[in-house]
Amino acid sequence: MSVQGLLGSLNANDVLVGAVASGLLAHQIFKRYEPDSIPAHFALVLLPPALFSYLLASHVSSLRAILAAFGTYWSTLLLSIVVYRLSPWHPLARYPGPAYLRVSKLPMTYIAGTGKQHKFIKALHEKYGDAVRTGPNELSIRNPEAIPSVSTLPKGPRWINSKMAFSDQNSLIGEPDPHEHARRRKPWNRAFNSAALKGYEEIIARRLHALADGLAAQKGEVDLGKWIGYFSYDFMSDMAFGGGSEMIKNGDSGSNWHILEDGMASFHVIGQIPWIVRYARRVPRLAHIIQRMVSQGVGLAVQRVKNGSLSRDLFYYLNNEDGSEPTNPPFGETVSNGTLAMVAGADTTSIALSNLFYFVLSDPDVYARLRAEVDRYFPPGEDPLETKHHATMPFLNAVINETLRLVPVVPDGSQRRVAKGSGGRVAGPYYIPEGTITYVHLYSLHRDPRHFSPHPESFYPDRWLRSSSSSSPSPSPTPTPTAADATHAHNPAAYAPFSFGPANCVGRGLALQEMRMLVCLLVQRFDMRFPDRSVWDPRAYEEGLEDWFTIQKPPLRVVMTPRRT
Ligand code: HEM
Repeated sequence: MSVQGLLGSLNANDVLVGAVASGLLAHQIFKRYEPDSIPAHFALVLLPPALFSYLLASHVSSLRAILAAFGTYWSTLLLSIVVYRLSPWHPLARYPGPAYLRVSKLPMTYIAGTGKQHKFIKALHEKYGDAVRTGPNELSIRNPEAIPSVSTLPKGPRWINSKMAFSDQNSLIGEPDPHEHARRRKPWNRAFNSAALKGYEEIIARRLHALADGLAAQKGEVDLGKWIGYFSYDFMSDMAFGGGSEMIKNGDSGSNWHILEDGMASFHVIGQIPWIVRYARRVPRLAHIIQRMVSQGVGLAVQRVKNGSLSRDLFYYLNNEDGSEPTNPPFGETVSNGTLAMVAGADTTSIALSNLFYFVLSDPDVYARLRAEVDRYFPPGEDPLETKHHATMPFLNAVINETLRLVPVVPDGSQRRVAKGSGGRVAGPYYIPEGTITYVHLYSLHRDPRHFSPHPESFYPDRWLRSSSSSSPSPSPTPTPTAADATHAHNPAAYAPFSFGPANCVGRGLALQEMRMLVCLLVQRFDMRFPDRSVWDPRAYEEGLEDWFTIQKPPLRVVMTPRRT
């Protein structure tokens, strides 16, 4: 019998059984191959029920045929997915987590859109333990023993989004192939070795002096976070493109911070369901956000390549102007590197610094001790930007560490995935099946009282002094042992604000250098305080911190008065 004859002989029940069988088959295909292209989605989601509608139409009216075929096919597909994800056969079945997250990532998209995902996941860990299923194929971990193993896994699928922002190039940060990642990381490593860092001091100092002068000219209250943002954007433009931004002088007239923050927010929300990226790119508003970011990077990179190397900035290394590689990188890679530097370097450091001043100014004792240390190392006439003391100033570094512990700028750490076909991965006490997306949730880990006590939820820089193995003498008095010491815990292995492993933050040294220089300069030059409580309650700042992949901050209102020397 011909195919046409066979199809013609089917009755309505046969067709519906076929729709059920196809729905089950489509689930198996989705599970096994995870197709993320639009044609594949079309072929698996729309084509089969359309065909079954056509076959049914010879038995019932067209409308009923469409409703019955689509209804049967889609409900079978959905039911099969839901039952499997909740079933004991699912590879992650042994891990606890709320049922709605085991079924779908859609609720997490909603939660991400509230800006409170960091608190939500922390609450999940408090309820369910150190390994929680936060999606059908996703595991959040709050156990430092898992870090060494997780850190060597390839990047997870959320990074596919970074392709959007980087002219369809995988950027270093989104490169899923470990070998290609290692190749692309080489110039970045050269750009951040200690000799190169030394060379950047002058660029940082120039921008910091401009910042301090700009703040002094404001005569009174400023949004300190915003001004630090201006500094970090101008500085990273210098580093990545040899200039091109003058925010300290002109303010954010080009809305560059909005471009960055919008880009980060869409990355965060869409990144919950990476295959949606293909569709999101077609949404005009989102496409516009990404396009703005890309053209900004392209414009600056074109200018910088044309100008050649004026100084040994970051671009000098990334564009192989130091001649270390036999060939120069393609232009697209250069643009993606420059844009990555802006995204990864400007936002992160300015958030950390803004948070630092919030915590320091909230506690008069901490502020007084920091100021005393800065004055001791840099008495009047000494240059606070002289870096030779910075790394060994105990209280300064304790304050920086504590800021990054309490509010890690990237609360999720960094998403990784156990490669399919790898046989899975053992990470500390866990076996993570292949195909699983996983991450160590830094916000939860950093506040875990088993690793940081006492006061895991408070700003308590002394924990870093008590536990310091530094041989440099501590000018701050070691706190007298109290009853709280019975619960003392300090586990450096549970502290990873710059992530970990071969793809950790390559800019860590630069970030710390910038932070130390900026804090020493502002503390030496200004008296700082919050406005009167009747005008502004500073707690609004901490309450307003939100998780949009990086932490985003509300205004930080500070009255700045030049210090009398
Ligand atoms: C306080 C400031 C900063 C924090 C907390 C921070 C944190 C992070 C984190 C958590 C990652 C993800 C690493 C991973 O995927 O495992 C990262 C990656 C990265 N960061 Fe930073 N960062 C900071 C400043 C900077 C600066 C100043 C730069 C300079 C350009 C920079 C450049 C990068 C780059 C290029 C990557 C990708 C590294 C790779 O994939 O190999 N970061 N950072």
